[in-house]
Amino acid sequence: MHARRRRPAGLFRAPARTRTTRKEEGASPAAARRTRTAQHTMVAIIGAGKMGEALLAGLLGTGYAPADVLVAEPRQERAREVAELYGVDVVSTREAAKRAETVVLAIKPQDMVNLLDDVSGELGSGTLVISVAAGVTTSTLERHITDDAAVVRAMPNTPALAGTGMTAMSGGTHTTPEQLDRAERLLESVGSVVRVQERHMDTVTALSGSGPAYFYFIAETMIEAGVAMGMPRDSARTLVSQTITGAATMLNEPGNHPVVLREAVTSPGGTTAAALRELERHGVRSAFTDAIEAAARRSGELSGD
Ligand SMILES: NC(=O)C1=CN([C@@H]2O[C@H](COP(=O)(O)OP(=O)(O)OC[C@H]3O[C@@H](n4cnc5c(N)ncnc54)[C@H](O)[C@@H]3O)[C@@H](O)[C@H]2O)C=CC1
Ligand SMILES: O=C(O)[C@@H]1CCC=N1
Repeated sequence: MHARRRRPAGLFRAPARTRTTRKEEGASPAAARRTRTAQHTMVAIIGAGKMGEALLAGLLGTGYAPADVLVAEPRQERAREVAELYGVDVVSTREAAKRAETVVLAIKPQDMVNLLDDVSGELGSGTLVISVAAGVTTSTLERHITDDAAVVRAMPNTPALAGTGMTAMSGGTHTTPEQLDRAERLLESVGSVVRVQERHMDTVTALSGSGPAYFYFIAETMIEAGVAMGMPRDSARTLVSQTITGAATMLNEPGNHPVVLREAVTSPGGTTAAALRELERHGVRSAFTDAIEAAARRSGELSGD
């Protein structure tokens, strides 16, 4: 994949379609910035960190024009980087809250209450507020906007950047079915969406929100094991990442169950059985269970309630 513009200092590489579309269409960056699409309402992303960028890149890669999206980001260097890379306008947090019909809050949970208290006066009465912050409940959002605010608590994950995200969402007390549909459509532009009861959102956060990190951790460990046994790093990386992709594809087939899939790999007296015995001996299963419970507990602590 070749970048035409400077790559951001952040972790992510935007999909090629996001970066090149405007130039390939022959539009000047300024013209592209002014041209809004007919089907999308104005979206503001407040907080252009890792998740904000993943959502921004995902939206732009799936039909949103730069003119449909405003970004608010107080770190100046980061704001410049995002404006340059994606062609979006970066404005103040209050201006973003005022101008957008849908406001996505992608700041740290610990900063949420201060931010809401700062922008609540700018939000229009019909504005839909979607928070992706871990733990922060819809009741916290409502309390710090207005009691009848339309809010959605969503938990995406970073593969949103590549359009393969997994998001779970639940609405607040006053969110209408149309507003839930609007939130779902927006989040669907960066991957799959499920609606869940809010009482499950801490578990969602521990499973799919933090989940990519667990797989990267496993990938890193497997690659290093291959390198330790003499395999060139690039080859080990290719083997491991395609194995994860292949396993995910199999798991996604309807009717396939992880236990059955694992048994199919485990030949009697063979290599997989030897490996799995070591994983069980080291308590990897209970380590994962404890880790996921810890993540859910931490999400609960960040509620703001
Ligand atoms: N990183 C991930 O995989 C996921 C993160 N989340 C949630 O997304 C939120 C952001 O997380 P990250 O992107 O990882 O953190 P981050 O620290 O990379 O990004 C937060 C961004 O918000 C900006 N910010 C702070 N105050 C602001 C304000 N008043 N107005 C506008 N921008 C402001 C910061 O400068 C920073 O760029 C968190 O609430 C997290 O729980 C949710 C799902 C997955
Ligand atoms: O680590 C975190 O708190 C965020 C929420 C889910 C993934 N990253």
